[in-house]
Amino acid sequence: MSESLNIAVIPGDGIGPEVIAEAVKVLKKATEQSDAPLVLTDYKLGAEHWLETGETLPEETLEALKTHDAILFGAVGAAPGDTRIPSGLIEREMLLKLRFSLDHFVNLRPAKLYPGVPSPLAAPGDVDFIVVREGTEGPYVGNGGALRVGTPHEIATEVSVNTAYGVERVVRDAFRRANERDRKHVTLVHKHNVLVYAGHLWRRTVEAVAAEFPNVTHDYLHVDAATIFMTTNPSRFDVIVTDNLFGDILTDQAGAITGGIGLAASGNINMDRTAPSMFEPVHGSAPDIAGQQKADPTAAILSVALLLDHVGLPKAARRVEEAVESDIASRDEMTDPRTTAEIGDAIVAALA
Ligand SMILES: NC(=O)C1=CN([C@@H]2O[C@H](COP(=O)(O)OP(=O)(O)OC[C@H]3O[C@@H](n4cnc5c(N)ncnc54)[C@H](O)[C@@H]3O)[C@@H](O)[C@H]2O)C=CC1
Ligand SMILES: CC(C)CC(=O)C(=O)O
Ligand SMILES: [Mg+2]
Repeated sequence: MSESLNIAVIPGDGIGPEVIAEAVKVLKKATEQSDAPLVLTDYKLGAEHWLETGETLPEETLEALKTHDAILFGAVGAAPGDTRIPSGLIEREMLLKLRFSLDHFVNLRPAKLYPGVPSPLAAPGDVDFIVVREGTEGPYVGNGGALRVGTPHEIATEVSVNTAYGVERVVRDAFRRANERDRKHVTLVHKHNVLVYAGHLWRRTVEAVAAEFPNVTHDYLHVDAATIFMTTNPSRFDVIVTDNLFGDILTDQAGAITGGIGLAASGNINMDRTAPSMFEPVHGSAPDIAGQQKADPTAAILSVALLLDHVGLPKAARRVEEAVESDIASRDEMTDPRTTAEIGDAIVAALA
């Protein structure tokens, strides 16, 4: 870490700026006592920025982002029906470009049922697992195309790319994390009964890496079955490792069973530290509630805890997590009646 803690802040679109305002309050409070002064730099990116400027992620912005210790990100993207913005443009040319360029190969998404959180599960049990989602490959790389567009004979492809290098490094990360946890168990989630080329690569890689970790057990689930167990018996999971697409979908489900997407945090991590990692809530820009102070900022605030851990401030990270935990325990309604800012202020107060 440099002498100061230099954090880039990308609030983005929709509820992004609302939840990031609260996350920033918490970040400031949590680092108040730190030796390294906090320096925040705002970057305007996203769908609204594209409408204003025609820019997605200019090279100079990308280069500037690389100079920071970490990035705090809100969410980007327009409402699905917004015809002013080509669908996928911002997600691919801005968000995924950032994750790929900064080599965020570990997309870490913890799922924890905090005490007091109402859950749709029949028997909630001890839900505390992490999803290690591959972040730079899979079907999200833009390897596809379309022929005879708009005709009855249109053919569209979106080819998933899985490299031995990419799969191995994320699988090894999952085993390392499992090795540090109590239950020491990795579940590979894929669909190797159908997606045989990619699936077999993932399976062989897990077997090979598992041999290096004799204390870690592992099993396998097809992704469709994994969604059942995530609902009926999530306590069976400790560390899930999976590809970019399956991980995206499963972590929305993981959010839903642990109190809602408004609580689900994530880190896009460059484990080699060759570029800054980026921390963001799992959710998107939620156009349906944007601008109404209805969004729960907790996911963004828990993402701050992940950021603090990453930049070498684990004590500050634990304090943020504890403040969130105590705030959550005090909630007695399924839908929190407080505004976004009121929740942020309460968590800052709990930190103090
Ligand atoms: N990392 C990112 O920037 C992501 C961006 N997106 C983009 O966001 C836009 C909306 O996508 P959706 O599929 O609707 O997913 P979404 O996650 O934005 O919203 C899904 C549902 O969850 C609710 N929700 C989300 N965050 C919440 C919060 N903090 N508190 C309370 N409720 C919350 C929303 O109101 C909505 O009903 C799209 O443009 C999409 O591409 C989607 C996912 C991730
Ligand atoms: C919008 C996608 C690129 C990202 C997403 O849904 C996610 O990372 O959860
Ligand atoms: Mg998603």
